[in-house]
Amino acid sequence: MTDVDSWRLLPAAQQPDWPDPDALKGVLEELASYPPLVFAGECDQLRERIARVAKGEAFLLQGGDCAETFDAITADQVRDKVKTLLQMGAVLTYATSVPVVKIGRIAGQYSKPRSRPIEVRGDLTLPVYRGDAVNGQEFTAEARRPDPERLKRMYHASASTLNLIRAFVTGGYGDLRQVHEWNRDFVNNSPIGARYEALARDIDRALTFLAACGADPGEFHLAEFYSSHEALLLDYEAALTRTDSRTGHAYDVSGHMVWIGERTRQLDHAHVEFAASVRNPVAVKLGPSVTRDEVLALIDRLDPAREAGRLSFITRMGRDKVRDVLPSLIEIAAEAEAPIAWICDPMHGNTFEAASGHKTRHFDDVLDEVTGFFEAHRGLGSHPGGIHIELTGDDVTECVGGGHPIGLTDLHRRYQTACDPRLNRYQALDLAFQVAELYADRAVPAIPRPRIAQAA
Ligand SMILES: O=C[C@H](O)[C@H](O)COP(=O)(O)O
Ligand SMILES: C=C(OP(=O)(O)O)C(=O)O
Ligand SMILES: [Mn+2]
Repeated sequence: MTDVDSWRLLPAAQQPDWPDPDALKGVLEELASYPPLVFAGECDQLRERIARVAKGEAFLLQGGDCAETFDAITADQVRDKVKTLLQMGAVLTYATSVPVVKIGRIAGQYSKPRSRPIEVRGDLTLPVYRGDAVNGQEFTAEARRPDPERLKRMYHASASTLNLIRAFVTGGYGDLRQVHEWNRDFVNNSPIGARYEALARDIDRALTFLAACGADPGEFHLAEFYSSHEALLLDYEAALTRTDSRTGHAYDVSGHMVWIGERTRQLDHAHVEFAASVRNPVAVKLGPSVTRDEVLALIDRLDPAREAGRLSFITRMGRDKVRDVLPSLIEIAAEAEAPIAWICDPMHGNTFEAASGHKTRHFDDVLDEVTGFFEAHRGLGSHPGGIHIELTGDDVTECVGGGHPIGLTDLHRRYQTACDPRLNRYQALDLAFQVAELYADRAVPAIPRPRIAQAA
C-alpha cells in the first residue's frame, strides 16, 4: 500500500475545474471532520464475500443508476431500486445455486467522467454536466458552474440513502418469501411471463420444501446489501478516507466498494494510486482497448498480495468484442496467479444514439454481452463472477427491447436519466430471468457448490 496522500503528486483525469480553490479547501476540511458513511469492518466483510466470488463460490450482482441525483432521494425511489436488486438477486440465487452478493451503484454515485469537457447548444458553450456532486444539469452558466458545496450535499445524500437502505433490509424488506411474491407478480403481469413460469414454479417448490424442513427463508442472508460508486472525485474520496483504529489501514469510508472507471485507470495517474492506498475491495473497469501490460500492472499495483476479494475487473467490451477480447484477459490474470472476481458490465460497450438523439441501449445487446461473457469463461473453465447493470426501479423508457417492449420511438416518453440509459424495472427482471435461463440451458458452467465450512 502507498501513502494515502501520494496520489496528490500525480495527474488526475476528469476532475472538475473548481472556480474557487479556497471554497473547495473549506468544504474538504469540513468533510474530513464528518463521521464515516460505512465502517471498515463492513468493507472487510464485503471483501470476504467477493473472495468467494473470485473462488467460484458466489455470484455478484451490482446495479443502480448511471448517475444518482439529489432530487431522486425519495423513500419510494430508493425502495424500488433496492427492491429490483433484491428480486434479481433471488432469481440469480436460485439459478446459480450459490449466494448472490448484492451491491448497489448507490449512496455515492454522484459524479461522472465525460467524453467531452464542454457541451454546445446553438451559440452557447458551457461546461458539461459532471454529476450532481459537481454541477447542475440545467443548461445555464449558473447551473453548470462547479460548486464545491455540492460535495457536502453528496455526503448528506449518501447518508440518507444508506440510512433508508439499512432500514429496508434490516426491517424485513429483504425477506425471501416477500421477494419471491414480487417476482410472482412480475411473471403474472409480464407479456412474456409464460416463458418464466416454470422457473418461478421451481422457486415456489424450493421455498415450500425449505419451509417444510423447518428452515426460515428470511434468514438466508438475502438482506445483506452493500454500497459502491466510482471513485472519481479524488478530493472527496480522500476527505472521506480514515485510518481504521483496529488495523491502522486506510479505508475510503464513502462506500463499501469503489471502482476506477475506464477513463481514469491510467497506471501513472492519481486514481490507481489512490485505490492502491486504501484497503476497501476495489474494481477497475476494462474496455476492449486494454493491453496485456496494463492488466498485469493493475494487478501488481492493486493486488500485490494476490488476496481474493481485493480486486475485481468489471469488463465492458461490447457485444461484438467480448468473445474475442475477454478470453485473453482471463488468461493473463491466470498467468499472474491473480484471484480476480470477473464482473460483466454489458451496458457501457453497447450504447448508441437513436435518430431522436437519445443515448440508448438495446436489451438484446445487453443480454448478448452477458452470454458472451459466460461463453468466454466456460471456454476457459473460469468463473463468470457477476454482472454490473445500470438500472432503476422506475418505469422509465431509456433502453429499448425487453418483455414489455420499448421501441426507438418510445424513448421520449419517460427518458429521465441524468447520464446513461438504464434498464427499467421490467427490463432488469427480464435480464435476471433470462440469465437464469442460460444456467438452466447449461449454456454456462455449473458453479462448484460452496463448501459447508465456508458457508456465510
Ligand atoms: O457512464 C457514463 C458515460 O458513459 C460517460 O460519462 C460518458 O458519457 P458521455 O459520452 O455522454 O460524456
Ligand atoms: C462511466 C461509466 O463506465 P465506464 O468507466 O466503464 O465508461 C459508468 O459506469 O457509468
Ligand atoms: Mn454510465
